[in-house]
Parts: sequence; C-alpha cells; structure tokens
Amino acid sequence: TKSTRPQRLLKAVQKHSTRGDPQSVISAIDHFCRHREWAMNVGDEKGSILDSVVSELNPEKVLELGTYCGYSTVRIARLLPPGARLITLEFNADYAAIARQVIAWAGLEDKVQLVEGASGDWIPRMKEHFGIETFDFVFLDHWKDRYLPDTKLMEDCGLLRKGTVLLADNVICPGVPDYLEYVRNSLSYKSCYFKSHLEYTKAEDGLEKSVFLG
Ligand SMILES: Cn1ncc2cc([C@H](O)c3cccc(CNC(=O)c4cc(-c5ccc(F)cc5)cc(O)c4O)c3)ccc21
Ligand SMILES: [Mg+2]
Repeated sequence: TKSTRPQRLLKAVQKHSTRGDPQSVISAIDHFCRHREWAMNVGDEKGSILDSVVSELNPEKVLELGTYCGYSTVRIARLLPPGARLITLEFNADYAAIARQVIAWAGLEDKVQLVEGASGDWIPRMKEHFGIETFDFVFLDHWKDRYLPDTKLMEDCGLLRKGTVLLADNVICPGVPDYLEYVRNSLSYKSCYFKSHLEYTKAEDGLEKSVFLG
C-alpha cells in the first residue's frame, strides 16, 4: 500500500540526517519539504523566529499544541536548558507515531513528552497528571479553530502566569481571526505580530507573540 507523506518525511530524515543531531534533522525536513513534498511544518523562516523567541525566554515548562511530524518539537527542544520539559499534544495517532521517531532520531526524547490526545481533553489534566503548575511558553499550531477556546481553557485552568508567552503559527494563512482579535484587544495580553511567509512558499503568513499579563 502507498506510503503517507509523514512516512516519506521520516524516511528522508533517517536517510539525510545524523542521529542525535537536531540541526541536521531540521535541515533534512526543510530540504524534503522545499524540494520534494510540501508539508505543514512551521518551516525554516518562521522557525528562525520561533528559535529567537525560545532562546530569549529560556523556558523550563513548554506546551506545544499540534505535534504533526515533530519538526517544531525538535526546533524548540534542542534549545531547552537541561531539566526543561516540553509536553506536545497530538490527537492523530499516525502523526504521533512518526513524530515519536523523528524526536528519538534527533536524540531529544528525554526533554519531550508526546501525549496522544486532544488539547481540550488534556489541558484540564495538566496539573494533576503532569504535575505542571504553569507553563512558561506555549506554541499553538493545531486546528486553527481551537486556538481561542484552548487559550481561554488554559486561562481558566490557571496554566498561564504573569509573563507566559503564547506563540501562534499561521495567524494569516490559514488564519485565526477570532484568536487574533482576542489577544490583540484583551487587557490580559501584550501582543505583537512577526511578519513572515507560509512555510516553503512566498505567501504571507506570520507568528503572533502574546505575553499573558495576569
Ligand atoms: C485538538 N487537537 N489537539 C491536538 C491536535 C493536533 C492536531 C494535528 O497536529 C493537526 C492535524 C491537521 C491540521 C493541523 C493544523 N495545522 C494546519 O491546519 C496548518 C495548515 C497549513 C496550510 C496552509 C496553507 C495551505 F494551503 C494548506 C495548509 C499550514 C500550517 O502551518 C498549519 O499548521 C493540526 C489537530 C488537532 C489537535
Ligand atoms: Mg502551522
């Protein structure tokens, strides 16, 4: 039977990158997606913006909503200090299976906990199940109509603290108008837009960085 795109992406990682070298994994995925098959990774251009936000923040507790093949998981985890933890939520079992192998190939499994399940089910369980008080950094890259409800859910569950940074992918393409309107108008957030391009294309897209003010 025909392979899936995530399976072909994993093969490209295993063929064209070095086990235990996250940068080579990132480069192999970007090369595959630019020259072979487009895939919905945050990509190299927006990825560099993601890197700078993470490096500046040095977060201990990170939540990623939407793992897909683990590209942004690897980008974030490779920058985390020893002892820091990234929890990534993926509801699609096929994506999760590939992501686990990509994360393991990069040698980052000790920093990453991939949870198979939906954000709406797992956000309310973060405290009792993972012993998480609050998150320092949240990367939103899952279904675009879940960004706003899940942000409100994280607020209600007390998972955000003064200074928690939310970084949202695809705020232009495909777009998240209700989320943007909320974080840009709420007195509880200081928000700014990083203009970029849709991964591996010339179309406009960007990241919205929103700091929770408590
Ligand atoms: C509830 N819950 N909890 C965990 C969780 C995890 C998932 C999956 O990881 C998943 C599956 C399918 C789609 C997404 C969202 N991503 C996108 O839709 C996207 C599209 C494009 C684009 C842009 C232009 C196009 F022409 C086509 C696609 C570019 C991008 O960067 C994207 O992130 C995420 C889903 C719901 C989940
Ligand atoms: Mg995305």
